[in-house]
Amino acid sequence: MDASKRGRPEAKANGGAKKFKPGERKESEEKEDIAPKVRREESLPHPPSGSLYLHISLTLLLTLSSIDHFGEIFFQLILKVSDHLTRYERMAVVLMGVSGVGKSTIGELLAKTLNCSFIDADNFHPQSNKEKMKNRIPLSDEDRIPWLEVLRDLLNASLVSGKIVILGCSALQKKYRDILRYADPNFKSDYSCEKCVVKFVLLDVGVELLLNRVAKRVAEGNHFMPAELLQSQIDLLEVDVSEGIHKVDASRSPQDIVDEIKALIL
Ligand SMILES: Nc1ncnc2c1ncn2[C@@H]1O[C@H](COP(=O)(O)OP(=O)(O)O)[C@@H](O)[C@H]1O
Ligand SMILES: O=C(O)[C@H](O)[C@@H](O)[C@H](O)[C@H](O)COP(=O)(O)O
Repeated sequence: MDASKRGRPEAKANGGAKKFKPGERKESEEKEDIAPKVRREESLPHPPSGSLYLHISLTLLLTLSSIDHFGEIFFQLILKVSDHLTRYERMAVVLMGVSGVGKSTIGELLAKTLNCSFIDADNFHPQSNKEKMKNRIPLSDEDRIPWLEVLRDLLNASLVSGKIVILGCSALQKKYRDILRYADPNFKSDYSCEKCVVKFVLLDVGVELLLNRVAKRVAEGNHFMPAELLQSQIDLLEVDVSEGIHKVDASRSPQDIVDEIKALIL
């Protein structure tokens, strides 16, 4: 399929969608240039692939099968370890939410913890998008879709090479997240992929704290996003309860947040 078309959202009614405002609990729960930069942490190797573990397991089984039922017990143990380790493979974790929730802060820390790449979606906005935001004009679908398609292709490249990757991206609406979901080679429009490897974690912070964080960041000259645009993002944030998105209280310390995300996704 034409890569530029793949993952374009259909115009869909968002039936059943539930809106979460920042701080609300779930019931059940500048760079001036356009050139994209992907920060990589490649100092440590990734865990070996599942097939290698399977191979080791089978070899051990053959070796130990001659020693009564000890071999069978040991084989089960190896399978459990293999299952745990292979869950680190081929996964894209999208840290989502409105401006200031901590996508960059938490994304960098999480990626460091997992020895994987972190992609900050902000670095992939074309200059025209940044100018709009600087001028207090919210982005439109036409502004966001090509940006999301670039991010989808980056995630896809990581996934097909068997890597884990973290993306910090607002992904405020289901139609935007659906574009990113197509990074998963197994994702189908009817959501039938059995083991979807693009996972979303919604970082949640109350409005007052958010405003403080964003205003401080702008005052320090560290970001193009003005606090005045925050409300437009809060209004747009929509999470369908059926999407199975993890929601995390991101008003805590970065380490606590990272620990919770690790426990949720690994
Ligand atoms: N858990 C946290 N505790 C304290 N300050 C935080 C936390 N997360 C982010 N911040 C601060 O809030 C501001 C916005 O964080 P950032 O990671 O840039 O958010 P986002 O990428 O979602 O816009 C930054 O100044 C950052 O240092
Ligand atoms: O979809 C959008 O309207 C933008 O991508 C927006 O969501 C993003 O928030 C800005 O780029 C600010 O960046 P931070 O979210 O990192 O503050």
